[in-house]
Amino acid sequence: MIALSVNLNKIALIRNSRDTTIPDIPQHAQMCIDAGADGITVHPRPDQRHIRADDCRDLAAMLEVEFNIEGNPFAGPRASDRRGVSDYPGFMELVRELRPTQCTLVPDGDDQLTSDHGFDLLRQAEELEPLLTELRSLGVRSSLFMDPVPEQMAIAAQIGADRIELYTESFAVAVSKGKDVDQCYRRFRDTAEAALEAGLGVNAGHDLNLDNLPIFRALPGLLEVSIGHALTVDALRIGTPAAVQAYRAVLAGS
Ligand SMILES: CC(=O)[C@@H](O)[C@H](O)COP(=O)(O)O
Ligand SMILES: NCC(=O)COP(=O)(O)O
Repeated sequence: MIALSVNLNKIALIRNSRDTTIPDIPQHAQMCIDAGADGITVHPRPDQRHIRADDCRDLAAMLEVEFNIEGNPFAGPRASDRRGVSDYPGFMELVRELRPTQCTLVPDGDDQLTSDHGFDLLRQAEELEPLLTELRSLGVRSSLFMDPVPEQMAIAAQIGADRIELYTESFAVAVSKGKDVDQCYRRFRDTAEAALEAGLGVNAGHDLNLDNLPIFRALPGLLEVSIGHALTVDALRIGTPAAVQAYRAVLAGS
C-alpha cells in the first residue's frame, strides 16, 4: 500500500496569520493520523512562513507515525521576527536535533514561493554526498527531491541516497490541462524504473490531488506520496478526516 504522508505547511500558514496557537499543529496531525494518514510531512523554511522549528519539535515529541522533514540542506540559521517564536536553527541543525524518520533534501532557495525544481546531481552530487552519509549515521532515511530524469537516478544511489522524491508538478499540470498526460507519465515511469534499478526507494510529491493521483498511483514501486496543498483545500470543502480518507481510498485503488 502506498503510504500517505500529510504535509501540514498550510495548516501552519493559517496559524501564523495571527499571534495565536490555533489551528494546533500536533492536534491537526493527530486528526490526520486518526483518519488514516501513514505519516506527517513538514517543510520548515528559514523565514518560518508556515512550519516553524518549534512545530517540528512539538511533532517529533508526539508522533508515532513516520515523520518526514523536508528542506534545503544548505539553509543556515535565521533570527525569528515574531515574538515568542524560536529562531530557525538551520535545516541540518534541526534534523540533527530531531532525527526524524525521513529527511527529504530539497534544493530550494530561502525566498522561493514554493519548491519548484529538483537537484541537478551532475552539479550537486559532491556537496550532497557527505550530508547523505551523515543522515545515514544519524539513522535518518534520506530522500532527494528530483525532477523526472532517469539518467540521474544511478548518481543518487551512488552518493548514498535511500530514496528519491519525484517532483510531480509537471504531471499535475499535464493532467489539469489534459495535454501530454501519457507522455509525461511515461517520463515519470521511466525515472521510477531507473530508480528501482539503482536500488532506490521511490516517493513523490508536489501538487498531487484527487484528479491526478488516480493516474499517478500506478507508478512502479511507489512507496509514499506527500500531499499538503490540495488536501488542505479539499479539507476546507469536506473536512480533514474525510479528505484524508478520500486520498487513502485513491491510494488503496478503490
Ligand atoms: C518539496 C515540496 O514539493 C513540498 O513538500 C513543499 O513543502 C512545498 O512547500 P510549500 O508548502 O511552502 O509550498
Ligand atoms: N513533498 C511534497 C509535499 O510534501 C506536499 O506538496 P503539496 O501537496 O503541498 O504540493
